[in-house]
Amino acid sequence: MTDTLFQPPHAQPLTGDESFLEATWRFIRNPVEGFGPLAYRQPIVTAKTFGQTLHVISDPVGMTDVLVRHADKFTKTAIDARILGPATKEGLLSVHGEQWKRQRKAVAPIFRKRHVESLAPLITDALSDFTARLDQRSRLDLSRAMADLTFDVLAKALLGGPKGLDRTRLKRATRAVVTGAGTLRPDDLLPWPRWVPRPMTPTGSGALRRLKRAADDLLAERAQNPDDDLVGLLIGADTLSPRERRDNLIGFFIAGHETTALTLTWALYLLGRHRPTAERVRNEVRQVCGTGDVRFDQLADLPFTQAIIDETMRLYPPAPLLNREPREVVNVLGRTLEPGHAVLLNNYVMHRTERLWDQPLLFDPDRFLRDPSLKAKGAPYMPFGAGPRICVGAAFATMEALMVLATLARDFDIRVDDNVYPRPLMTVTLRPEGGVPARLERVVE
Ligand code: HEM
Repeated sequence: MTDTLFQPPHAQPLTGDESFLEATWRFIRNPVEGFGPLAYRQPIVTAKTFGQTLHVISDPVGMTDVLVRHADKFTKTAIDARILGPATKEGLLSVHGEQWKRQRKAVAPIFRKRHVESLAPLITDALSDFTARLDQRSRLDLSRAMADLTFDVLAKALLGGPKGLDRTRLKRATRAVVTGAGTLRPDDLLPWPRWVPRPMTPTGSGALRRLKRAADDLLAERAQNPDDDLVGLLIGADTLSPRERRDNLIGFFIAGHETTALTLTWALYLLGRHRPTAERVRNEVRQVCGTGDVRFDQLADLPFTQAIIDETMRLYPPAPLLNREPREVVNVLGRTLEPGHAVLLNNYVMHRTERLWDQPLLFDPDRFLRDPSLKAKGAPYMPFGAGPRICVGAAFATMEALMVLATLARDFDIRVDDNVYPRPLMTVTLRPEGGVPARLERVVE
């Protein structure tokens, strides 16, 4: 089996021979290319850059210490606040302490398993609109198409029906903010003091204004016509201030569609480049779901399709680096982490180091079937983070990714040319540089 496995694009690590300036420049240009052999060989690497102590952790024990065991001794950093701040300053993604606890409790009901399951038919609706459009135009850029699809899913699933919702306006503004505010820029990683604002591009700040207005309009309209979707829930949550409601709504739009879109983009790319695997997925889905809609209750019977999603998020974790800052002195992996130090939790390297994985650079979805413990707590696989701040949308994202991948792989031939080999580029999330041109042609038997 091994000789048929495919090695998809990998961010070229540093060799260790670069000068300090060159290594820093590589890190700033594309953070996932800014780590050398030490980060791949050691659980923790400590360095001093521009006078600031930086700990890079790429090990499940260290990650569990920071995210779970000592979670209350860390905060998210100024870097996160600077990038996301203008868009979601008072939302779950950015707040801390009691404010975070109160907000997490307020939004929890929408992400409960039962409620998430009930949203599956809305994913089916968005998916059938999408595949109907594909029949008219099979050539596409997977990144853009998946971002469109996951946005539509989110709009339907979280915002309910189209009442009072100018979806095109909201989509345009969200995309502009995601590509503007949600893009890492060189100055984000430099240790400026916390109060230095992140200047947005004129396009970004205009889009942010439009997004805030669209979110305010939506909340106002729904206050008159309540429903039991996310907006209804946010309006009904009397523990949230109006600003918190708006920033959470925007936060869900930003966090909730780009990440799932990237998982699907990379997964379809991998299937498009490895036909035997695409055939296996198609056969599995046909056997379990026949030719009808892929239903929520069938998803547990699609282990190979699930393994594609798992292996995709191992190779291309949509959130490749998480940031933390100690609030007090903490010992992690034998190092002393202190307030003022920066801590980078390196999912990208942890998911790809030979120290923890067998043949880590190969696309081998079966590894998750051979060894289910790879997804257990404490395993070197944390695409959704861990501990109290673990992704609140993980169950929703997994359901959506599985339904979309199963449907598209069963009903379409995914064709990606051999010379399409996109570099993984970190811009907060891990995107394929230049997109992924592909053809999706309906399978005719
Ligand atoms: C494949 C898709 C997704 C991935 C890989 C992903 C990844 C993550 C990760 C790693 C974190 C933790 C960040 C940290 O600890 O610093 C996180 C948090 C979060 N995610 Fe996701 N996410 C995905 C989809 C979603 C969706 C669909 C939603 C909402 C609809 C969402 C909303 C959030 C929110 C609100 C937080 C902050 C939670 C908190 O701090 O309590 N995510 N996500």
